Amino acid sequence: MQKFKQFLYLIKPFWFSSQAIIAWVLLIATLALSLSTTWLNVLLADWNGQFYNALQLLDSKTIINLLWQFSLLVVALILLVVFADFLRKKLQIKWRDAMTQFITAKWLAHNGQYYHLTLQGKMPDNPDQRIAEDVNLLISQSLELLISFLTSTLTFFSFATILWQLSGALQFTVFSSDISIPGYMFFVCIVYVFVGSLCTHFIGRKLHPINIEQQKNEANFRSDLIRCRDNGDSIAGQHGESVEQERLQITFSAVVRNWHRLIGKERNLLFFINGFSQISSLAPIFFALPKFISGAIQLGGLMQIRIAFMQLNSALSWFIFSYKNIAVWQATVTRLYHFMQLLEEPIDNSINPTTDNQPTKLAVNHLAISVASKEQPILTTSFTVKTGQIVMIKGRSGIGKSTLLKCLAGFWQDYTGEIIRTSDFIWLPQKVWIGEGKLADLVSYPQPSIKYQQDQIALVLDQVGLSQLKSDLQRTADWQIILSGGEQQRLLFARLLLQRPALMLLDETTASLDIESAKQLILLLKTELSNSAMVFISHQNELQTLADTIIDIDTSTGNQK
Ligand SMILES: Nc1ncnc2c1ncn2[C@@H]1O[C@H](COP(=O)(O)OP(=O)(O)OP(=O)(O)O)[C@@H](O)[C@H]1O
Repeated sequence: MQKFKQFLYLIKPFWFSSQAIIAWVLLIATLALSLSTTWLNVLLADWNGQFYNALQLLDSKTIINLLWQFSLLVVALILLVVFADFLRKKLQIKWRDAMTQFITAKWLAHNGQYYHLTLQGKMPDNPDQRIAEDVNLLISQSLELLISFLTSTLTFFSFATILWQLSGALQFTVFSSDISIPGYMFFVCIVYVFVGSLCTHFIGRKLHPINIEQQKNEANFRSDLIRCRDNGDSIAGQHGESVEQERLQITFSAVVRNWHRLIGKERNLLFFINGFSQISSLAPIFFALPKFISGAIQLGGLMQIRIAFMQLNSALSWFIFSYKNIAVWQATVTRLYHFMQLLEEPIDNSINPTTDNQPTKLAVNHLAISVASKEQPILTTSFTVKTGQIVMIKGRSGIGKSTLLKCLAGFWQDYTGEIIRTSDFIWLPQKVWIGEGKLADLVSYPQPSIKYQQDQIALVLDQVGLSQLKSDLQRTADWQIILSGGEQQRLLFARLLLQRPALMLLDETTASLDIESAKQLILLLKTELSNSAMVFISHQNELQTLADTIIDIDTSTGNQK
């Protein structure tokens, strides 16, 4: 029941939205076509009865008539099956498209929830897998299970009546009293399947947790491969291939270990399921044989009973044959539900916004920042940054400069004191990432380049010393690899000139540049963005002359000029 609640929570945003009208139509059409096959199966069962009876009587005219009927029934059945499958797949991609968009939007929401969760160590493993694979799996399994469940239910009601009527009453005597069980084959079938379901559950009950583990291990392996691909330069440069191979082997051995557990359980289940389905094809003949031998039913009747029993058996065995799929479905619902819950958790952002156009862009009062690994706060400080001002933060490596900037950007929650900050700010972290795509779009990121005049983009490239790239603006390439470290940092400065944020928080954004270029770029921002303010971290002492305030974290004192 809890799984259904979680499932409803996941599917509600799509199925109860206005864009779901076509999906509802597709769902109803798919169900109608799938359920119609049950009706054709009823006709086929009746056809079987007539055919075998005609065969027993050697009635050639009826046999030829029935063969014509058979061709029509088969053509209709093929059409229904093919179109039901086609419409189901159309629905599948429509639903997946909407759900993927919904989850991606939640994951990459503007409040930076994904990064908050990462920093707090709460981000669940492999969000990429949850979005790419789990969504697909959830949708395909849900449709598969829904359609097979409804078809089975309809088959049950259709063939239960037929089997009841065909099998007649079973009469026997116990302690000299006559007992008659009407529709006894129906009850035989129910007991038969009930015992089968109990055995299936007993054999396969461990599959659910093992499936969850398998999905997690596969995703871990894939993300380790991606990490290797993305950091190829560092690995090759330091000859770390064998370490990485070993790491990959360790991750993959978890996949293999769990796979062995999975196939062991699946083998046991398959033994039972296969045995059960083989026996099921003969069981009805065995149970109905006494009636046939006594002459109460003809060969056609026996065949009809066999078909009705098998259809009823397959309808009632839905649980047995869907057991593995249900286990995968449950694992997927659990993974996606917990992912979505985390994405919807409220963010505790205690930074107070300044009102628009105030001269103070940032005020930090009695700030004390802590990290989990250290008992005492790693730094304490107070300072103010007004329009046009530049604050430089310096201090020895590992003292907490980057954490301070992360805190000012609103992503580090473990602090006391007060931060008042404009909401119009850009934080450039220490690790440079310029993105992927057309160069013009990388300069204007996160806005599309068409939002700006081409001249504007060319001008900022000139200003930051990247004039040689102007002819490449429309070129898509792996710019993160092509551009040098310094060129990438120049590109970040070009972005700031286009974006014109009220406050810039820059973490070693000039570290790859020579001192003269670094000075020029900081001065460029100061003159071009005179209505903005800047806080920058640097180990380059020569930049001190450009700052209005220097915060030396070693002593935690602001050195206002
Ligand atoms: N997510 C985290 N969990 C635990 N400790 C952290 C975390 N982030 C940073 N720290 C610790 O906080 C301290 C300050 O780190 P930070 O990156 O702010 O230093 P820094 O002054 O910017 O260093 P550098 O000049 O080398 O870039 C370090 O000891 C670091 O290990």
